[in-house]
Amino acid sequence: MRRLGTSSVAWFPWRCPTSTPTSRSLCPSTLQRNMLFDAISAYLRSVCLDGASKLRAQLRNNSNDDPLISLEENQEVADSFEGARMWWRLFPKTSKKRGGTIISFLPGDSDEPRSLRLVFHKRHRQLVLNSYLPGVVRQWRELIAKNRQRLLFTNHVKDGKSMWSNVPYNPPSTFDLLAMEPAKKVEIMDDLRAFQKGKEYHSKVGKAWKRGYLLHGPPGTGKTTMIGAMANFLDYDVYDLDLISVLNNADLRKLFLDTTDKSIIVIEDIDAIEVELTTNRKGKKAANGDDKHVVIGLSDKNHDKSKVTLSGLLNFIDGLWSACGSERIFVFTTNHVDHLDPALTRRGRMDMDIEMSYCRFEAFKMLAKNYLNITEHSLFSEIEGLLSETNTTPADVADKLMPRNGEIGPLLDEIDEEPVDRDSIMLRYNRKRHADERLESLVETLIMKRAKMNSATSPMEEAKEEQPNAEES
Ligand SMILES: Nc1ncnc2c1ncn2[C@@H]1O[C@H](COP(=O)(O)OP(=O)(O)OP(=O)(O)O)[C@@H](O)[C@H]1O
Repeated sequence: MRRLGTSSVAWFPWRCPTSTPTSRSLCPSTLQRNMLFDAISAYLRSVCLDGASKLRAQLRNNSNDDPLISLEENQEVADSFEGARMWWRLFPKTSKKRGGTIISFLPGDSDEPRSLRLVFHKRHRQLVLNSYLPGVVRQWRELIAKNRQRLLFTNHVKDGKSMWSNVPYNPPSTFDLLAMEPAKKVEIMDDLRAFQKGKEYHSKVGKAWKRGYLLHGPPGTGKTTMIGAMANFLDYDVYDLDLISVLNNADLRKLFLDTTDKSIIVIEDIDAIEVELTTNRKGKKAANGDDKHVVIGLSDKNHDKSKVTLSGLLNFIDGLWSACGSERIFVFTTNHVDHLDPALTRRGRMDMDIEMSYCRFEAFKMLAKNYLNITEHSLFSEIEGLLSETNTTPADVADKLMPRNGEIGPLLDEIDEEPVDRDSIMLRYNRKRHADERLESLVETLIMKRAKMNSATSPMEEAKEEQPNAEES
């Protein structure tokens, strides 16, 4: 990477004639985080170490021991670019309440955000604006691509404002490990691939570059696992949106604008929220006949003031504001697809409907390969029959295949096709014994499950039992 210039701390008594563009961490006119602030901060981080007299250090996350070094507030560093000299200074957050009228675009915001100020001779204005700053941004993008750490964001309310916080996100799930019908899996992967390469296509047809997936199926069929696999496949961040913590539609919009491109925005268990949406919507519709802009209260009793409307949610997905970002994927998950309002799931909002189903034989074979490292076994055909007769989730099957007593050793080591030495023979024996045990236990569970299903009284029979015999009475 080409470095833009050298740096040193410098306090210069003369400053005139100078130009002083300022970059704030928040952009009041757009409500969005000012990316230039982030870009410059990262750039200064890479050049300020040599010269600044005061630095700030913090740990990025638990898995990285290298502290993140940045410029301390009120510190200044000098930089040079193509013969021009310039000085950066980081100004702290300041209160606007020191006098005068406060006009803020951010509700409840009384502070001026942190800002970076650049000072340079005015003859360098074109050089700075046309070459230096674009170069800083370019370096920042390269740096991000190189050191990228995938993040999982979640929203919360702080000081009356909704915001995202994040943690590093390295989900263990991949499409290889996901147990589902192979053809369906390939279809989803192809769809994601096409979406990722679809920039030109979307602009050609005049469509926002986004895609909606509805994941539905019973608990334990892999909906959350699928989201992790998608994030790994695309290398996108994930925003896990908790609608209960969203204060109102404006808040929802602000949260949306704060998401970055190349991200997956997830709303889990949308049916739980949707029940409330639908109930309240119908209730009010009778009164005012307007079912699109009705304020609804979400179910959480602690958040009675939550006011997100169905139209707010729909706007979030495909309204005017949704076009403000690009390369975003929306994922809704539900255990009860039939409970959903058709407005939420109509074509264009949800582009792909993915049913995560009970574990059948194809999915089981993948689990057996992943958990037991086997591709065949004498019990496979019995298991195939039992899985087709019982509705067993992949989570339940996976649980049965998990090693008990921490016996993972035999599963991890590679074994030769034709074991020759004593160790590899023992390893093969242990692995076989472990697989036998786990599969026998699975068969036992499935047989019990089938027996339970067969012995369960059908509703018709139950009704008959409850009805007193007409002749007797
Ligand atoms: N299709 C699958 N492939 C591989 N593993 C699976 C699959 N489904 C479930 N599992 C296993 O079961 C665990 C629970 O699955 P997961 O949380 O993804 O299910 P879910 O459908 O999201 O459930 P819920 O509706 O309760 O949130 C996972 O950690 C994973 O180990």
